[in-house]
Amino acid sequence: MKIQKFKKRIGLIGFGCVGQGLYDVVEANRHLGWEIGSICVKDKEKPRSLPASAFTYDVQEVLQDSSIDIIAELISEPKEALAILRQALQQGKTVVSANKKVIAENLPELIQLQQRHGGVLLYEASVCGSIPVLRTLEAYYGSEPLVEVRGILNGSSNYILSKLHAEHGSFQSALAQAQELGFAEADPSLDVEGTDALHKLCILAAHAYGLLVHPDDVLHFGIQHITSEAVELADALGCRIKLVGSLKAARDGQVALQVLPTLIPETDTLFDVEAEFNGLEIEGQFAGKQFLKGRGAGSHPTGSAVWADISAVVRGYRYTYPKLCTSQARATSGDEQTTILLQGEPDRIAEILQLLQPAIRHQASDHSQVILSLTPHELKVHQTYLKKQGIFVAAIPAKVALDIVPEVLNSKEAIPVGSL
Ligand SMILES: NC(=O)C1=CN([C@@H]2O[C@H](COP(=O)(O)OP(=O)(O)OC[C@H]3O[C@@H](n4cnc5c(N)ncnc54)[C@H](OP(=O)(O)O)[C@@H]3O)[C@@H](O)[C@H]2O)C=CC1
Ligand SMILES: N[C@@H](CC=O)C(=O)O
Repeated sequence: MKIQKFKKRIGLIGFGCVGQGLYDVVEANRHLGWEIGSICVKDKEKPRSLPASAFTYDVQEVLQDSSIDIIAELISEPKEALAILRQALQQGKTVVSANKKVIAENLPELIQLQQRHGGVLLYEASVCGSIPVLRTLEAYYGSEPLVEVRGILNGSSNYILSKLHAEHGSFQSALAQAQELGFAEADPSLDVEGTDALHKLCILAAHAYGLLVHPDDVLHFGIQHITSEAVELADALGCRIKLVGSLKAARDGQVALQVLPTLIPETDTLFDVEAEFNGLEIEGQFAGKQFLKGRGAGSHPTGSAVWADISAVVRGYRYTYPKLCTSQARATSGDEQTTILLQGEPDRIAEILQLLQPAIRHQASDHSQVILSLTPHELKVHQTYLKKQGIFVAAIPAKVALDIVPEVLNSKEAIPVGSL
């Protein structure tokens, strides 16, 4: 077969962790014909790994340069990122992006702009870093109904949780390390409050189920209020706490979505997904379960995913959103009774129990932890209040033997309040 030679130019907007990662990958593959045409950044004073002449500070110099074939939008500021994507797509250009917040919050508009003006937007790097999940869902599962898609979608929070379980150190120092290593968002509250995982879940929902859902409408809790007692309880149960995002087919074409810290037992495939790695289990109605695992954050792994999009789009690849065209999926929080751990200041817990009036399974003697039964819908109704009160919320899956829970809590002088 004859090797096709071409020369193509990338306009790079953003030269931070991911932008530098993409630059390195492109440089390592120069023989394939790609080059970085221009690079736009914001801060004129920042020390750079390239000479000052390589940079522009005016985004229009990239957006309006007709010699640029593909724009890579890799900036940290959502408002500016959305303006870049809008302008590029309105001009019918080809853009790749890693910006999950912007994509999750604006997907219907971004799809419409592609349809109207003929441009293309790919964003594999926005979900699970280096794991090729969106193309897998589109190309392999485009016509198969999915039972469930669940996984660890945020590298920083997984890094922090891994550290807390392994070293029992401080939350803040684990977060500082995740920031140092380039895993965390410019605003790390997106990582620890579960919002980044939520954005990725909403993008997955479009590709896995044909469901367009706004992140504001989805149940989600993060790990910002985790305590050493919660980590110890999970350890005692032979579990690790993981931040799990899940999409599950429910009745009448509904899809249940949630992001919740969850006690994961050793038998679960997610148990061994550690540090900045992400893991995703996809269960097809006919294919059964598949498991994908890889680096979910970091400069080169994410740069490599952006590079994969660039290489694909030049060969004519674009998302076809097969399930958006064929499904009428609707979002729900879910109404299955779920065992939930709540942990926080005893006074706050007492107030919450009065408000929720749940069926309580067990309560620790110091009243700081309680295990109860709630539906995800009930949790969603009270999520703003629970977060405000500084409560750590975690799901305890049915798989975790419920008879172990009282044993462990009893060894801490728990009061079994009632049983269901
Ligand atoms: N870090 C990771 O592992 C991953 C990140 N992502 C996503 O990739 C994107 C980039 O993240 P990351 O590289 O970590 O972020 P960084 O904070 O490391 O870098 C952001 C870059 O954007 C530039 N920038 C910000 N605002 C503007 C603007 N208005 N005009 C031009 N340039 C601007 C910054 O310029 P300057 O250098 O002058 O400050 C910087 O170069 C984000 O959307 C993030 O969510 C996705 C997957 C993984
Ligand atoms: N901050 C994100 C980066 C990748 O998406 C994460 O930690 O997963």
